[in-house]
Amino acid sequence: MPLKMGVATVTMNRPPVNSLNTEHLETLHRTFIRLENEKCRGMILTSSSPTVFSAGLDIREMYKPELEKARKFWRTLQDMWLKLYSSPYPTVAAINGHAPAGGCLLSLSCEYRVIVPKVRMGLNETQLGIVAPQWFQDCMRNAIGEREAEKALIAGRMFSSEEALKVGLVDEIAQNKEECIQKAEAFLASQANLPMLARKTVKLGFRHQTLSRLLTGREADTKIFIDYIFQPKVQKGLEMYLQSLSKKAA
Ligand SMILES: CC/C=C\CC/C=C/CC(=O)SCCNC(=O)CCNC(=O)[C@H](O)C(C)(C)COP(=O)(O)OP(=O)(O)OC[C@H]1O[C@@H](n2cnc3c(N)ncnc32)[C@H](O)[C@@H]1OP(=O)(O)O
Repeated sequence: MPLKMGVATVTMNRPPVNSLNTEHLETLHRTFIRLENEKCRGMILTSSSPTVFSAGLDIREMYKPELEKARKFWRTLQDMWLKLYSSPYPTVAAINGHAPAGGCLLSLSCEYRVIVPKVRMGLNETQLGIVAPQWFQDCMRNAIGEREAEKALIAGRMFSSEEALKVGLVDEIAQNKEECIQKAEAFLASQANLPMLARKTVKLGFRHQTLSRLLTGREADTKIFIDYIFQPKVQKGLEMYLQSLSKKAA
């Protein structure tokens, strides 16, 4: 995590696809706490993979899990998201590869999104037979508005880079990762002279309702997750999905 002029680039590096398991989520959470403590002036979130930003939640954490491990996994996800979504410093996602589901959530939690061409992003949970939690849905709604979010979430739609730009899911398209980072830096530079306290207060004002909804309902949200994934038909669906992913690799 190099800090250049107070700006940090956080590069996710969990091969092959930056899927989010408990350990990776803890690392991200600790990183966001550290950036806040160090009075970071801005953060770019990106990935070391040439093709994937993040494949979202690690499905193996949800497939035949132990109850306590599944609870811990979900609480860690909540902790990480609460820190990122409420960060006092400006945040940009440099989406240099595919960003399904939890990968899309990470980018939606930043303030500004730049994407490379020919990748896909979206909250595709419905297609997997799972449900994007309310706070995932809120993030999508906050980015693209009620109507488009409802359509996208019901269908579990994955957007191409061009479609994402058209609907407002991302702010810019860059030709490659290098340009993606340049555009992310340009956004952060455009924020640098704004008074930090005023900027942060307005940001949190806009995000307050979405944050409160989870903060006041964390236990209920965890219960919904646990009750849902422990259903035999959901487990069967996850098993089939995992098989289809590894068949593809074979
Ligand atoms: C009520 C609430 C209840 C539940 C809420 C739960 C919320 C969940 C949100 C989520 O984030 S669910 C995760 C959704 N993610 C996906 O659907 C993405 C699946 N992956 C892909 O589409 C592709 O892997 C990719 C486009 C990201 C990359 O494609 P490619 O570069 O061709 O890689 P491979 O598909 O060959 O995958 C390589 C390797 O990685 C494994 N893998 C991929 N994604 C995941 C994942 N999300 N979790 C765990 N493992 C994953 C894949 O199986 C391959 O493994 P091998 O061992 O076969 O090499």
